[in-house]
Amino acid sequence: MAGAFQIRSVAGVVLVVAIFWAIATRKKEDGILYANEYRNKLRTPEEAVKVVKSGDWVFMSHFAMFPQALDEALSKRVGEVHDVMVRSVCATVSPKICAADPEKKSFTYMSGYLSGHERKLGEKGLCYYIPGNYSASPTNIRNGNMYPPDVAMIQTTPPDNNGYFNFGTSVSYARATCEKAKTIILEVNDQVPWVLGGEQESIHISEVDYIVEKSYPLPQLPPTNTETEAERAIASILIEEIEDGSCLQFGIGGMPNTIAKMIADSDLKNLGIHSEMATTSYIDLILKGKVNGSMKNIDRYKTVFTFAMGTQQLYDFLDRNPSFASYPVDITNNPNRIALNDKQIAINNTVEIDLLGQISSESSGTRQISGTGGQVDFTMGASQSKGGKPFICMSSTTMHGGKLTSRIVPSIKTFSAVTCPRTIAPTIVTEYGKAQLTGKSTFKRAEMLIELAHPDFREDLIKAAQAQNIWTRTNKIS
Ligand SMILES: CC(=O)SCCNC(=O)CCNC(=O)[C@H](O)C(C)(C)COP(=O)(O)OP(=O)(O)OC[C@H]1O[C@@H](n2cnc3c(N)ncnc32)[C@H](O)[C@@H]1OP(=O)(O)O
Ligand SMILES: CCCC(=O)O
Repeated sequence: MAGAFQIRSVAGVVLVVAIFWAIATRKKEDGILYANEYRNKLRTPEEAVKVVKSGDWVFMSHFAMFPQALDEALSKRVGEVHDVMVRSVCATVSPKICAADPEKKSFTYMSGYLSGHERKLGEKGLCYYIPGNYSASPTNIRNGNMYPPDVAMIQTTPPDNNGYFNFGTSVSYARATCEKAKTIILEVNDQVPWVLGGEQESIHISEVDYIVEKSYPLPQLPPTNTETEAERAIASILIEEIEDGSCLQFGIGGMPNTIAKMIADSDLKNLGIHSEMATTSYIDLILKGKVNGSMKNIDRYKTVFTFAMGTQQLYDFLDRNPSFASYPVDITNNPNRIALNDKQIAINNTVEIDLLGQISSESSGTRQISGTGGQVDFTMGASQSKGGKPFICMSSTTMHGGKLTSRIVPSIKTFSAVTCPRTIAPTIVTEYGKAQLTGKSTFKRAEMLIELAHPDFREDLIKAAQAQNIWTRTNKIS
């Protein structure tokens, strides 16, 4: 009996060792396999961009992940190719293809959301805007409603042992783009953080055609230090609207940093984040224990986002940090999904609003400033969340051409885009207060908005509202 037991034990041990050995050798062989595949696909940037032909559509990855080496290599092909359409999103460096080709003989450049660099190029006719709601972009690509790229140029981390490259700080619609691209070139940068994802945050080496390597720090977007009185007043109004357990989204611009700082110093607790953008201001909120995601209905304990832009501190903080989950933008920005978290707060900025509640957040006349991005997505999503509150914020005035100008206007400028139509206008906040426009008549909207305007402009706005037939004798201005 004892002998049989011993034989069975030895057999068991041998089996366990054999299984471990098989797994270990398979991993080692996979490693070698991927190393060979990596070497076979490795090119210089100049070699890789030779795949671009006249008439091609090229996609360059989003935000801080703009592929700088491939852009530089492609810019050297000016004159060699013609009618190449290059598309990116909010490039955090000025694309070299534009500087190299001011007459657009070879390249026409366009962006889904203009960065400061792209805004300047736009003024010179060297960058065009592609209108759209951010949430729709992956579906538009997959359905063929956006030009499928002939060549996708995507910056990533180096691969892991399983042969996966991570999309780093811009998951966005990198995966949808790669699915449709005829050729995929990865620009591998060992300074890109590995960002843990809910899904579609990585790509396998077997799906990739060429790899180029370049090491450089990601461009940084430091928080603005020019906090204004108006921003502080608006943040004080907003913080009263946030409760323990609220789920936050902050948009882009100066305002969100001010409110984030105020939350970090408040007594609020058990907050969550479900946002489009991750910024440096999240670090404090998480480290100070304000944000833990414990009250979220989906992605509990995770800070959810689709792209990150901030300081090096943010990029280091994101690296393999399990409290974050990046998702493609059709998931983060899907209004129905945003609404699944209760008490979703959406805080976004605007440029101008008219007396009907039409919100113009991305352009001024013919000047494209930025883009629609996720403003409509989050305004709608938060409005559908149980206890949710969407806000659109702005200082009541701005200096324009050396002159104090009201942001609350009788009608938005000719050619300015309406980002949020009046049908979804939510609560508007200026330093003079807040106005919940949902469900209000035209005359009530006009009254409420005029109360948020700078006092110097109120009389003229009332006259304009009368001329526009959106004023009644019952209207009052305190
Ligand atoms: C990527 C994303 O989608 S994030 C999610 C939310 N998305 C959005 O809300 C998209 C729309 N919103 C935005 O683009 C931004 O929040 C903005 C433009 C409204 C505000 O952003 P900020 O960075 O705070 O704007 P800022 O005050 O620096 O102005 C940016 C430019 O717009 C110009 N501008 C701002 N207001 C006006 C105005 N009333 N008239 C004319 N120009 C104006 C400024 O002059 C500046 O131009 P410059 O580059 O020549 O200096
Ligand atoms: C913010 C990006 C918008 C787009 O390209 O869809």
